[in-house]
Amino acid sequence: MTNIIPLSELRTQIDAIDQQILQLINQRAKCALEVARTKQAEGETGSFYRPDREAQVLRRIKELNPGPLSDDAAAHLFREVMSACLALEKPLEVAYLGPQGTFTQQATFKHFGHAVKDVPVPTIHEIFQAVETGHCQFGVVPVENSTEGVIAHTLDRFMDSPLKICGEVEIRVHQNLLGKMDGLIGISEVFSHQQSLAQCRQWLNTYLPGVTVTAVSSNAEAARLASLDHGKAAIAGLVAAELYDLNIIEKNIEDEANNTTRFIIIGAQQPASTGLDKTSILVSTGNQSGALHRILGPFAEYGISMVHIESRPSRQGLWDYVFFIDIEGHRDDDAVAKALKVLQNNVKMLKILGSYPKAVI
Ligand SMILES: O=C(O)C(=O)C[C@]1(C(=O)O)C=C[C@@H](O)C=C1
Repeated sequence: MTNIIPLSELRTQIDAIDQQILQLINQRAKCALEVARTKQAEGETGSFYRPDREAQVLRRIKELNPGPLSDDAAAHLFREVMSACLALEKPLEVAYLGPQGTFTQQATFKHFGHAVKDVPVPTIHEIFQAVETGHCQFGVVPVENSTEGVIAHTLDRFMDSPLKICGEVEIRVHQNLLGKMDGLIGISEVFSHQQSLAQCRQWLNTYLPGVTVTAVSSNAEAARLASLDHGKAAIAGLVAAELYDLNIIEKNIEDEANNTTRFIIIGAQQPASTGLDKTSILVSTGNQSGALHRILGPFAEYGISMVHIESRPSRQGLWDYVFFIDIEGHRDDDAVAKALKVLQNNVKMLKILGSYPKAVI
């Protein structure tokens, strides 16, 4: 039989290790404070947040991780350590699509860690505004969902905003039916954000046929409304259930098993190249033939992978479209810089929305 170590002995070991970890984390925090002093001495006045450096730190942790902790678990721990260190340097205010309990709040914490000051804002337009006016340094907005496609509001807002994309984060979205009731019987109305309703369309048709479905401004708002009326339910995340003290009537009711939403971080900053980046651009060709060929040609020529392309009406003329494109690489990388230069000459308008590190966690 293997030697079983007494619980008390193991706990003594854990206490000693915790003490060492605590000392090391504080040593790291002191270092971060020195970083802040250096940044100040160098005349840095804006945000001390460095998305490129954070991505490098987290990637390195994943590479170094000897286990048995998973690479993701290790990265999440360091995500929080860095978040606390940055809060010591200079607290960060981040606007997100509120109220509390939305998936955008979850995305904010996943990307920035929990030491950030999260500021709930009611609409995507106002998130852009909060960052444009300097009320918050960064904003988090949804940009596309694997089931429902792009969030048009977000893309359209980039047409006239000076803000840049400085990061991305993905959330695996589970939808749940929440309410004060105990089961499906007697539900008279279901509230949710229109995106979430669309993600659960088949489930609603199958299990709640004929029940009134009402779109509201956010899932958290839906949960709040459901908490006021025992006959009404909400579709939202589990955080909202906890926040509004609702029963979980049915879990994971999304129609697609891999329902994922991608969020982007908007701000004035332009992260440096990390070697694993994406660049988002906005292109207008005017209403000309061969437009798509003129756009895609330079990327093919320089061997650059296109990750996503989306067209939207330009709002400047009938059948005039703009293209939102995500490519692999950073605008300062040689091949990307050359391709963008050629593209610039091929099109009516090219706006680089940002180069940023690919999501690490
Ligand atoms: O390296 C920096 O510039 C730091 O401010 C330190 C640090 C860290 O804790 O590692 C903290 C915040 C930044 O966003 C990036 C990294």
